[in-house]
Amino acid sequence: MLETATVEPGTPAMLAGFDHARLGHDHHIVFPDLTLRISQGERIALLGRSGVGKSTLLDALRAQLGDQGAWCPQANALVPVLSAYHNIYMGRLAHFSRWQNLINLLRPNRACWQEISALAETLGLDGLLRRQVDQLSGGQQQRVAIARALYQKRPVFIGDEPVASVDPRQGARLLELINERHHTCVVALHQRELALAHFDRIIGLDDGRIIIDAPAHELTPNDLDVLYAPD
Ligand SMILES: Nc1ncnc2c1ncn2[C@@H]1O[C@H](COP(=O)(O)OP(=O)(O)OP(=O)(O)O)[C@@H](O)[C@H]1O
Repeated sequence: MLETATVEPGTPAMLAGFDHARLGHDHHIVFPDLTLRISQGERIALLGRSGVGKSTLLDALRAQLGDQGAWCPQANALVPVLSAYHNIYMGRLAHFSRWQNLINLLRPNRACWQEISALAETLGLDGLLRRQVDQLSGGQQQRVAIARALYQKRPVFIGDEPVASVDPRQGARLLELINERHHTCVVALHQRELALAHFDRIIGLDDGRIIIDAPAHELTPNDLDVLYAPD
């Protein structure tokens, strides 16, 4: 359900939103009454305990955004028996013909290889493109998943814990890279310091509700403790 509020002149265009929406899975309602508006140019970090509904909300956003959204799922969504190159290439499968995709599977297209090599280099994956993904470390697999989303070249980056398996310094570098290439991002994270440092707006979820929705510069890590308090 999309909110149809009047947009004030000078207000960034709304990209996606929910107006008293019910979100969940089959018989399991995760958000019984969710109202949220996301505008162009926002960089949003979604925080909250495991199982609180971050992926559920990202899925609903993806459905609204369609081919505007570059999707970076958790690293285990890669195809393990294919090479890093082919997993990244899959980000743009729909852009090429079936015939081109088939040929590329056997013999990588030179232009695609060059573009993906350059992208892989910025992500510290040089030399690993031919390696099967299940022979990469967890952090390397995560960078392949990010590369695949960046290769989609879509306006909005939607990431489900894209830096969960890397150290904080590398996480910061990867988030910078994502921000450089995407004006608008919505990313689920567990690292609150990274959220405060790299995003403009923090949305904190708990118990089927948004309990924090504030500019990052107004919050401290302690303000986010409430999201992780034991039951
Ligand atoms: N396919 C599904 N069918 C039914 N319930 C589901 C399904 N996927 C998730 N859930 C439930 O919905 C709730 C929210 O799950 P979700 O995956 O959105 O949480 P999350 O915050 O992304 O968790 P995590 O940080 O562990 O990835 C959980 O209670 C989960 O068990």
